[in-house]
Amino acid sequence: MRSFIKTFQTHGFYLAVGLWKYPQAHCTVSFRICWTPARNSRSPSSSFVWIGAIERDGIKRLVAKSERFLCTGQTMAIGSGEGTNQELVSTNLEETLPARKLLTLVIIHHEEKVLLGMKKRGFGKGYYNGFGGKVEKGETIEEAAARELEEESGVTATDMEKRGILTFHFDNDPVLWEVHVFYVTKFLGDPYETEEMAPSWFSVADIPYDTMWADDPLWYPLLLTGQRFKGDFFFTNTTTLTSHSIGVVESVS
Ligand SMILES: Nc1nc2c([nH]c(=O)n2[C@H]2C[C@H](O)[C@@H](COP(=O)(O)OP(=O)(O)OP(=O)(O)O)O2)c(=O)[nH]1
Repeated sequence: MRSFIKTFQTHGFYLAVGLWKYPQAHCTVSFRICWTPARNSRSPSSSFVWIGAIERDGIKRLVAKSERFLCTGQTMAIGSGEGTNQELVSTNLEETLPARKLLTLVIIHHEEKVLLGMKKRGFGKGYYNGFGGKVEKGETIEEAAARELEEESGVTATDMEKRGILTFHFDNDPVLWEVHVFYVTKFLGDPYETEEMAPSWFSVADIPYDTMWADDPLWYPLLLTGQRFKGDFFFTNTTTLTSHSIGVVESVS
C-alpha cells in the first residue's frame, strides 16, 4: 500500500487530503476533509465535510459524505450520522473495501486448438475450463498460475502472459473472486488426466461453451484474438449470470 496524507490550517478551518493506493487490489482511495475545530473538550464534535472516493479499474465511486465527526485529542474517528456518539464506520479505509479472493486461470492455445480440462471435483465440477486455482500465501499470482497448471494438467508453460482480470460477484458470497487469466502457446510435456481435471483439445470453432461457465463466451473470443481485457460478472445461485460488463484494456498488470 502507498499512502499520502497532508493537513492544512487556514482561516479557522482545517483541511486534510489523503490518498491511499493499493496496487495489489488495483484500487485508489482518496478523500478530502474540511472541518472547524472543536469548541471545547466537553463538546468534541465539530462540523465537517467529507468527500471520499474509491477508484478501481478506472471506475470512480463516491463512498462517503458526512456532517459530523468525533475529535478527541489527536484521534479522529470517521462517523456516520449526527451527534458525538456516531457509529464508527472505520478509521482504516482499507476495511471499507470488499474482501477479494485471488485465483488464476491458464488457457493453452496451440496450433488452432485450445486445451480444456473437464473439472472432476469441487467448484465448477462438470464444466470444461482452463487450469488454475487459488493463489496461496507466499506465492505470486504468476507462480500460482504455473503451479496450478502443472498440478492439474502435468504441463509446464514457457511463454505465459497475463491477458485478463475477471471479477466475479456472487449474491450468496460477500467476497469478490478475482480471476487472473493467463495465455500460453508454448509448453513442455504432454497433458495428462489428474485428480482434478481430464484434459482434451478442442478446435477454436468447437469450444464447448454449453458445458462451460456462462461468462466464458463473452471473453474467450477476446483472449483468442490477442486482446487484453477486464470484466465484472454478477451471478445468482452461483451459476446464473445476471449481468456483466467487459472491456478491452491496454494493460492488465
Ligand atoms: N472460465 C471460468 N473460470 C472460472 C470462473 N469462475 C472461477 O472461479 N473460475 C476458475 C478460477 C479457478 O481456475 C477455478 C476455481 O478454482 P478452484 O476452486 O478449482 O481452486 P483450487 O484448485 O485451488 O481448489 P481446490 O484444489 O481447493 O479444490 O475456476 C468462470 O466464471 N469462468
